[in-house]
Amino acid sequence: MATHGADSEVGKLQTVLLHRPGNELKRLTPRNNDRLLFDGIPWVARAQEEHDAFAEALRSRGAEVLYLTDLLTETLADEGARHHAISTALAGLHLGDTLRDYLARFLGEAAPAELTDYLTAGIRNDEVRGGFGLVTSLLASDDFLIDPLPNLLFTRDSSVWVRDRVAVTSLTMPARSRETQLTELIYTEHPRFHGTRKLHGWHHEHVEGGDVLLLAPGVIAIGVGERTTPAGVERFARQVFHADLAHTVLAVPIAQERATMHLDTVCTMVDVDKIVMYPNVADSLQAYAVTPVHGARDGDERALELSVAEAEPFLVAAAKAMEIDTLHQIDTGLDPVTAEREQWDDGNNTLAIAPRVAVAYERNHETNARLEEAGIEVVRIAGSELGSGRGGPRCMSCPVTREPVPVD
Ligand SMILES: NC(=[NH2+])NCCC[C@H](N)C(=O)O
Repeated sequence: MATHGADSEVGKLQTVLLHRPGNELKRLTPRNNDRLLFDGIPWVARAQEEHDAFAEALRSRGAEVLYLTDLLTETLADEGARHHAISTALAGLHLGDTLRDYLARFLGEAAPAELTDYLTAGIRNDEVRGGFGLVTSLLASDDFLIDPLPNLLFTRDSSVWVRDRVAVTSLTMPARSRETQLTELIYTEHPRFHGTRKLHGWHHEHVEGGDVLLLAPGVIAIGVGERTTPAGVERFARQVFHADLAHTVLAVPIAQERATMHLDTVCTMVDVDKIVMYPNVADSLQAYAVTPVHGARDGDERALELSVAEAEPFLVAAAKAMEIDTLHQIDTGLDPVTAEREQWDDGNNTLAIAPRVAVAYERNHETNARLEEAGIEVVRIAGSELGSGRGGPRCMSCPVTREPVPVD
């Protein structure tokens, strides 16, 4: 078994999981894009070009790029995994038994790559031919029998590695909940991940990967807002303490709105002690430090007692937990309107590929210029089409393996 894992946001990126946008994006229409969490209708071929350039930028810096659909297709070569994937995809109560049985037979005959396409791009009612009963007759022709997953692009959210374990997350928005059926299947069944121990899972309280920031080995910040719930953080904290993966979890309340749906939309680490942060929230961001009362415990995880400190300014609480003098905020110094525009376009959503080297969307001129002034090398990528799903380089990547950060 290859060894995987990451214990920081900035260690040199060795292996990363991406999803190249595919047919699922072709399902977006002006009528369903809001529900499917896109702010526009992307030009798919251009989005693919932009994504290929992103992947190439990572490869050219030495990272191995894994594609989610390749892993899924390889996983689906196994009969048991296929069966599991099909039955979970068809568990929705909207189908009824007749249609469910028909779809199970239909999908059961598909080759692995085709099945991957059905599971990610979905199936629309008018694609089922031949009058399969009452449900298909009564549903609208453009109703989805299996929903497409356009947000698979944001691999950050559907799984998170914490040290040598992988957390399968629990996504809040109905449009995304099936994504974790696929990540769970891959991490459970794909030979590459054989034996990997898992955390959390889609049946648990909501936690999304975009909210989880590995500030330093042993210190995890978790945003609580539109996506991750207070109960989600509590569950996650207990698990990481119980497994001895962290000593402090910082629960960080963020505004419950689309512009700040995840903690990584307002701040990301760009060095072991530097964070780029949306200036309009920098002064108000708070954190509750959560620690285990008796250290990691054997026995029942639910019995692990948590201590919750009073809220403190985020940067103060983070520096304390990280045992450093200061967590430096890169002050983008932007006027509030420019800051708001660049935040919306994921200016703060950078992906560090090594200490002081970060991938960022080229469109956020001002934020990128400030990063460079602060000594950060900015690897610029185009994102005019990719950005319509409201996610930047960090959202579009799930680091599977990072080198440990150098200790000085
Ligand atoms: N880690 C992130 N910030 N991910 C962005 C996800 C965007 C996606 N359209 C959603 O609404 O869920």
